[in-house]
Amino acid sequence: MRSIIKIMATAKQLWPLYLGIVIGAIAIAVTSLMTPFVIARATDTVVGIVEGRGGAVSTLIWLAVALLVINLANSAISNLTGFWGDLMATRLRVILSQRYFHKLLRLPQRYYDNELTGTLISRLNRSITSITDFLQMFSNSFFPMLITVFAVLGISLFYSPWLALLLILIYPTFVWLTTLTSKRWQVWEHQKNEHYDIAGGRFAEVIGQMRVVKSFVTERRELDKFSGHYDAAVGLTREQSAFWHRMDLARRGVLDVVFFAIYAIIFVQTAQGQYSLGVMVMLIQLVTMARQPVTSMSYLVDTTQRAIAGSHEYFKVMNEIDEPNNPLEAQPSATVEWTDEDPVVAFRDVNFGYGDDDGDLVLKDIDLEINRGERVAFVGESGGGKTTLVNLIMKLYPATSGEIRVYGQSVRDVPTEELRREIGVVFQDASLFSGTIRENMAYGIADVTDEQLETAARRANALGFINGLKDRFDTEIGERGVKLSGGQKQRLSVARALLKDAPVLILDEATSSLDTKSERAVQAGLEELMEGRTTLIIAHRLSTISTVDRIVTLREGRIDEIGTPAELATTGGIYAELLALQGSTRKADKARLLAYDITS
Ligand SMILES: Nc1ncnc2c1ncn2[C@@H]1O[C@H](COP(=O)(O)OP(=O)(O)OP(=O)(O)O)[C@@H](O)[C@H]1O
Repeated sequence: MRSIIKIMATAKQLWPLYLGIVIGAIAIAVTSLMTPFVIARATDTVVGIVEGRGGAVSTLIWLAVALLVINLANSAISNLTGFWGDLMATRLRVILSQRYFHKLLRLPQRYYDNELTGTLISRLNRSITSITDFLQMFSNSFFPMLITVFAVLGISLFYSPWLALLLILIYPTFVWLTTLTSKRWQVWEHQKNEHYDIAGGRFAEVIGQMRVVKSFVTERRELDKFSGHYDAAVGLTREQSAFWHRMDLARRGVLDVVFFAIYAIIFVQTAQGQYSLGVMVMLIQLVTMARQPVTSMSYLVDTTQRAIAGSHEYFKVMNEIDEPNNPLEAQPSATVEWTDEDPVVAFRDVNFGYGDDDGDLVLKDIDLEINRGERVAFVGESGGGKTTLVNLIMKLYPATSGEIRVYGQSVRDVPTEELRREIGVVFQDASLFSGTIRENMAYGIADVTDEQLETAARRANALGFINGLKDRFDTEIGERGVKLSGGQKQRLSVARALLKDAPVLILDEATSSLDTKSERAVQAGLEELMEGRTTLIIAHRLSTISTVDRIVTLREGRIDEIGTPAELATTGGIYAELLALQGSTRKADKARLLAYDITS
């Protein structure tokens, strides 16, 4: 419950709505409670007239008018409160979703290594829906319920202490029984949510990689797996719901017995002349009103438990530790004085592992300096740590030990935003977003002119194909750029890096997918991009490696050799081996090249 209060407190700008809803709910309860009194008066008046004991028909008309006014007021307030409730729920959803997204954007890369996109989305939806549902239900039902219960208790105490005693006993007993049931119910709910999360995670992955699914013809298998989780959830619901309803039947049975006693008391005491017929009608109406909160208790407890679980899930994400000085948190004043000194990038005794165990180090004792304007290629077996090495420069992960410096500044101390502004990246898979070519090229850059766009596109060798498109720079490229060819996507991503114009460039070469012509077109763009920049290349082509200033070879996470292509061609190391394998048609040689992710 504390977590729900915490959520309300974090959205305290909504207090006028909270207050309005509570006042509205009270007014609804009061107007509802007035009806039985008016009906009691009307009943007694009717009985008086029928039995010839006096009373005027005009009084009855006025009482009917009073009922009309009360009902109209009740309807008006209900609708107004309902409107406020909708507004509150929507605004709360917006606030919570924005905070969730804000939080996700601040989390370190490591967090995403362990989570599926679809799971994150499904959790967000579930937790926020359960919280807003609860608050809406709570504000609309809880206060009227509380007022009704107290009013009914007070009135029945006035007329009959036995009646009041029975009613007083019912409420705590019912809440206690419902809470007991709810504990077991929660365990099932948790298991169901796990199935939904796994299914949701897979769903998003499958939709995102539909081409793979189609090419491997795994539609049936994916559907079966997905359905399996939902079937499991149905199985769990069967147990959960059967248990809940069995218990509810028992609870209501007890309730029916108690209400049998209450009605019997009212009937007998009226027959004994303790109340007038009007009072009897009023008591029956009030008792019926008192019964309703008890029966809706199941729903109340159920919604509350869901909201508690949802708010725990929400806070679990919100309490994750942020990436150190993430751009969304960094203070704008923290600007860095970049020096002109060499080396531009330096690794000093760097060790790194993705896990907590020292035995799982991916990079070991890395000592390396890269100077201004240098082109350095990283070569090593697939999984040898090349990508990891550049990830550390971008501070996507912190080094386990040792130090990485960029322009003489330790990346640990430099604000992440400042650091990442200095580094341009061209990813192996182009990594575009849905939207237009213009939006993709100008991603992360404010105020790009058409001229700048054209220049970047021309230099990246992309202007030709862009001009051939009907809407040119305003062409929609589809999710992750599916409407473009591999080479076109690569050239766009080169153009994007050109516009970013960062002095340090990380280039993860696209491995295959491109035919010779496209590859040449992309290569020409890359040459333009590398001009005058310090470039670190995760190399996948011998032709690229042979033209760099220095090659760094990695073997089992350690630097094996560093030297110019000419030097390393004769040392008998990895590069020399690759050169020897070049052009060979032997199966074993081809496999060896493949192990290095190298194409000639
Ligand atoms: N996010 C991660 N979490 C845990 N382990 C990882 C993660 N990313 C990579 N690894 C592991 O770290 C090792 C190095 O991976 P890395 O991606 O750096 O290799 P690479 O040399 O770039 O390989 P490739 O040329 O195939 O892309 C691999 O054994 C890999 O399994």
